[in-house]
Parts: sequence; C-alpha cells; structure tokens
Amino acid sequence: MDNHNSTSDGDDELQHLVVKIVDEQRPKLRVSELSRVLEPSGLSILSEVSVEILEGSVVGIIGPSGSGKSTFLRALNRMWDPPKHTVFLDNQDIHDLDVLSLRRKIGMLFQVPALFPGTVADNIRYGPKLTGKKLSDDEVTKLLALADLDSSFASKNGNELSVGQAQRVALARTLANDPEVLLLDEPTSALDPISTQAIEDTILKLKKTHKLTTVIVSHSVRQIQRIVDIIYLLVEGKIVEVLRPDRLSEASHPMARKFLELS
Ligand SMILES: Nc1ncnc2c1ncn2[C@@H]1O[C@H](COP(=O)(O)OP(=O)(O)OP(=O)(O)O)[C@@H](O)[C@H]1O
Repeated sequence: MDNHNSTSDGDDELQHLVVKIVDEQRPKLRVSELSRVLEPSGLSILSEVSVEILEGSVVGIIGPSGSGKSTFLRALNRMWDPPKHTVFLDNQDIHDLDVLSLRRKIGMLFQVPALFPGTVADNIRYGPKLTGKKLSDDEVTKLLALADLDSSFASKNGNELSVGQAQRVALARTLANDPEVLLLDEPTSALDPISTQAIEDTILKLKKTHKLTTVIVSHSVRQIQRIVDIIYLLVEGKIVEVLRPDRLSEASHPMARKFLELS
C-alpha cells in the first residue's frame, strides 16, 4: 500500500515536472489573424490564421496543393510581406525589425537549392561576411559537418554537386547566420534518402543543442511523423486541424482525411 502511494506521488511529481517543462516553452513566433486576399480576383489564400509556435519545437505544415502553405511560411520572414500586427517574433512585430536581420534570425530553405557562384566555402561565408565577420576554415568545416558533409566539399564549386549535396550546402549556409528559426519549404522533395536523412538529423540535432525552432512544409507524411512535434493542417487557407504526429489517423476534417489517405 505504502509502495503504491509512493509510486502515485512519484507520478504526480513527474506530471508536475512535465507540465512545468511544457510551460517553460515560450512562443517563439505568434501569428495572429493572418489573412491574404489576392487582388483583383478577391481569392482568399489565407484566412485569419492564428497560431503560436513554441521555441525549440518542430512544426509541420501539411495540406493539399494550393492551400496556402508556402504563403504562410513566407509570411514568417517577410518573403511575402504580411500586414502589420499579424506576425510576432519573440513578441515583437516583425515589421519593427530590419528585414535583413529578420532573415538572419529566421533562415529559409527551399525545395531546390540555389547556390551562389563560387566555392562551397564562399557560399557558407556569404551571410556572416555581410555583417563583417569572416568565418575561419575551421568554422566552415564545422558547418559542413553539421550538414553531414566532409571538409573536402569546402573547395568544390557549386556546379560540381548533386542536388542533395547542394541542399546540404544551402543548409550549412543558412546555419552560418546562426538562425533562431528555420523555415523549410519542401526541403527534401528533390533529394535522395541519404541527403533527406542528413537534413532531418540536422534539424533534430539543432533542436536539442540550440533550441532551434523549425517550421517545415512537407508533402511527406512519413517525414512529418519522423521529425515534428505538432502538425497544422491547412485547407483552403484555414487551419482546420492541429494534430500530434502519432495521432494523424484521428483527423476528422473530410479534406484532411482524404489528403492523409492519398498521401
Ligand atoms: N503572388 C501570387 N499571385 C497569384 N497567386 C498566388 C500568388 N501566390 C500564391 N498564389 C496562389 O495562392 C494559392 C496558395 O499558394 P501557395 O503556394 O501558398 O500554396 P501551397 O499550399 O504552398 O501549394 P503547393 O503545395 O502546391 O506548393 C495558390 O492558388 C496559388 O496559385
């Protein structure tokens, strides 16, 4: 009986600890009633989207083609300029930040990597150089390693790389800016499984070591299930479901069910 009680107390303590840890995760990004209507057609692409993205979390955005996923993602670092008072980073309206420093804090990776002319090292040094910082060879090697590339890549030219290698260089280049948030727009849909895994591993590693917050748009439900903490399902510009990756089958919205069945 005593033993039973002490186990139950232990469970309570654990529960409190879990609640405390969850409580301590603060919102990194807050989106408040974000809408986008295309002129002159009047087509609504995003409709009053409100979400909180917790620091250190990996958030997945899924949904049918044309549902507004990329538009939502691009709003977060002003690749598409959202209205004022709709997107906040650390509680600050992103319009109050200089756009270049915003994009250093919130880095982005696209489906197809576009490297600048020059070597891989030139690419990785590009961002820090803009702020007057020259990365050492050692720092370049560390960034390459983070993207699972060895130091021999530093001297290669961008056009010598496979798409998967180029995407990993693009990731290392983004990470060179020491971002707090990473936006990934279908980053592995053109990649082989090894490069895909390298990118997923890097995201999970940086979540642990740097509390990096990641928002990923992906058509791969399996990928989403492998790496994200929470899933937002976007249909016709609206978030229709918020799901845990292990509870995707519980989605109830008809379009969500169809999308998941066909994925
Ligand atoms: N600048 C623009 N001008 C006109 N239409 C646009 C523009 N940007 C987006 N759209 C339209 O808005 C809708 C949402 O686009 P968006 O790229 O955000 O969707 P998505 O969910 O990312 O799609 P996909 O999965 O196919 O990449 C689409 O119908 C698209 O054609």
